[in-house]
Amino acid sequence: EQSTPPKVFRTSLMGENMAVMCGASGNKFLFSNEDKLVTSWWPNLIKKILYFPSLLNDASTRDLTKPHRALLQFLKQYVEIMDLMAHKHIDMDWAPNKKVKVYLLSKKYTFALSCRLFLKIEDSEWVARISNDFDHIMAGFISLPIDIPGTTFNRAIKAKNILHKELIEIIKKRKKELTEKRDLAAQDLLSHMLLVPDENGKVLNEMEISTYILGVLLASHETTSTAITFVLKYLSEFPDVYDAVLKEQMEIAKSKGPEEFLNWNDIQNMKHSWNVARESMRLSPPGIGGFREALTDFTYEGFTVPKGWKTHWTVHSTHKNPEYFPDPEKFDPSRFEGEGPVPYTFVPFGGGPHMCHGKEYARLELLVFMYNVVSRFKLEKVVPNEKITYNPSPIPANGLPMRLQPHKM
Ligand code: HEM
Repeated sequence: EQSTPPKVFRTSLMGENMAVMCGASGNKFLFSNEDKLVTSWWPNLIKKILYFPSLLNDASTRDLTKPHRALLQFLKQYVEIMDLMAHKHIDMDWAPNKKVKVYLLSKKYTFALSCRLFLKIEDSEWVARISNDFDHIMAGFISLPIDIPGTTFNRAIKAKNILHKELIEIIKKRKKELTEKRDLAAQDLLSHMLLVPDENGKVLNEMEISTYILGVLLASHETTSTAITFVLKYLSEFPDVYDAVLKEQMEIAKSKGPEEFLNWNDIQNMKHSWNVARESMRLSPPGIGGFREALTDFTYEGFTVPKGWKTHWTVHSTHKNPEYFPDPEKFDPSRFEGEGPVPYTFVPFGGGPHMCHGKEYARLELLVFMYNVVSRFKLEKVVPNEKITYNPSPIPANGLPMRLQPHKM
């Protein structure tokens, strides 16, 4: 007999007292009590690596965790650039008939795309060099905070300093260009942050912009590539799932002229593909959950959480719970048809005011990439029962080696 999972339990994580909230009711409680009982909280290790001491504890850091209007403003226009870049990357690195490591190439692609869309940078050498610094930062997030030369943490801090220096240089250069020629049509995040004030009527200063952009580059770095990797993994494992996605994508492909790019409307027609992507994120969520801090003492399910304690919600307490997802290990995209899952049970992007700001961006990125792969290629996984490791995001142990075979015309 299955035991009922606890609704809340106490633990110690990263040196903090932590109340872990479980199930749909735990998620609902945290997501709907934002700024009443709880507020956003990031582990100190992450703050130390991400922020400069002058920005830590500063009220302005709060603004840096708010979604910037500029991030969402150009989503519709991004579809075309995403399509162009996906096509280019696949032709350059992935196909045809090569044995490729999906995990590494997805990371290369998603990072190049972020650099293009957030910073308007296309120089692949710069992107490769910077990507290496990002890997050091990501490693720092799960390291011991010992700041002496040679440690993972120390490398992360150094990488952050290099990145900020590079970003500030780019910001200064872009500022100069924009003063000479106010390019209001510029569609990258950086130009817009420099030109257009945010909701509070404020244009952030260079350091704040650099920190914000570093934040979104990091937030999008491994999450979207992990999502792409696992969608391709499941597509290669389940021929019927692949066939249904192929059918939908071919209808879209057939409606296009030879040089015509995908557009926003095409994305709205990828309903089944999105169900497949969501089922993939249910079973292999790229992010594990999030943290909050108690603003005041409160009681939840008979458990008192004192002010200052941290709380944690996790995707794993609902995504594989048979109460919400019958036969939870089964890959079944039809779960998302009709009404779909019960609210607060499918939470790969979190919920409430701090729900992932990049959710729509990630949806476009995933669907455009699925289109470019599936409408052109069949997928053959090379290693049959590849192990998955967790860091804590899932990673295929061999990097998911695969062959993309062109469809026979
Ligand atoms: C499949 C891809 C992605 C997944 C699964 C994902 C997941 C998440 C999760 C679980 C959170 C924590 C939410 C919470 O604590 O309630 C989060 C926060 C965040 N994500 Fe994403 N994310 C993805 C892609 C992106 C992208 C592409 C961007 C930027 C363009 C982004 C930007 C952010 C930001 C800025 C936050 C902090 C939100 C806040 O604290 O207010 N994410 N994401």
